[in-house]
Amino acid sequence: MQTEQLIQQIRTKKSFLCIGLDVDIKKIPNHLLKETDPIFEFNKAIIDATHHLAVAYKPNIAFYEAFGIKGWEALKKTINYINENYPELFTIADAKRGDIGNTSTMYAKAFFEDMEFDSVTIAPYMGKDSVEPFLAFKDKHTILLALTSNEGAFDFQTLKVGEVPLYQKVLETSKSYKNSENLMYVVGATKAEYLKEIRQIVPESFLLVPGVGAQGGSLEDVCKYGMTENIGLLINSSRGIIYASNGEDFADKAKEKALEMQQQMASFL
Ligand SMILES: O=C(O)c1cc(=O)[nH]c(=O)n1[C@@H]1O[C@H](COP(=O)(O)O)[C@@H](O)[C@H]1O
Repeated sequence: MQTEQLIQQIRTKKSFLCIGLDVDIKKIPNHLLKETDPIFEFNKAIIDATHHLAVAYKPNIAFYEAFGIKGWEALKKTINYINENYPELFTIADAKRGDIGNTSTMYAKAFFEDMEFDSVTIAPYMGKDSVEPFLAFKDKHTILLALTSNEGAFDFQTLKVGEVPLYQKVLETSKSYKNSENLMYVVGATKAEYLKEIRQIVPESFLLVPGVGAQGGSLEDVCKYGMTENIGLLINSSRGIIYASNGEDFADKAKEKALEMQQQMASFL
């Protein structure tokens, strides 16, 4: 998907909500467990109930890998369901990959060609030749971890490398990568106070911002410091939406939570 299509969708829906499909079999409603593929049935119900309020969906691959072949099948069925029924939606494989060049090419093929995701999250630690194989795919997006939402972000990401913190070096250096126009960045909502500086380095890039809701980040602060003329934000919520209820009404309750967030977002547009 081209970035312009994502921006158009955001303007039409007045939403820049990304719903995280971090599906834990222990947390999904009991009545779904009798289905052949409970994870897929859960995702399908959530997507059908919320697709008009969100612009992106982000399955976190760990939650599918943990179930082996069954998990991968549920993931494949979920991405196919979105692509066939709601092709306007932007899809993110939250896989946090990155390796030597030929291995990264295989990861890119897995998520862009076989799974047909629009984007994938990538760790920048191994540098240029680990990231560029993902950037080589036309109309696909590579979402580089810049400043993450967790406490451990302070272990390395904020340490100074020369004059600047490492996360700023990641942002600056990645701009020189081949096909860098296909880059987006992860910045945790819990680090909203860093967004002013981040926007000085990447004024236009889209930022995937997880960490509102369960992790305590503020949607208002993220919008205040991170929004650009073309919005430039995808704000993710996973647990706060998909586990709003674990009863038969789970999809309706997820819709209510998504609507609350969409309405809040609309007030910033
Ligand atoms: O790359 C991510 O999506 C990510 C980066 C980050 O810095 N923090 C973070 O929480 N995430 C992911 O975003 C989701 C957050 O989930 P909730 O806290 O339940 O909304 C999880 O899938 C995390 O793996």
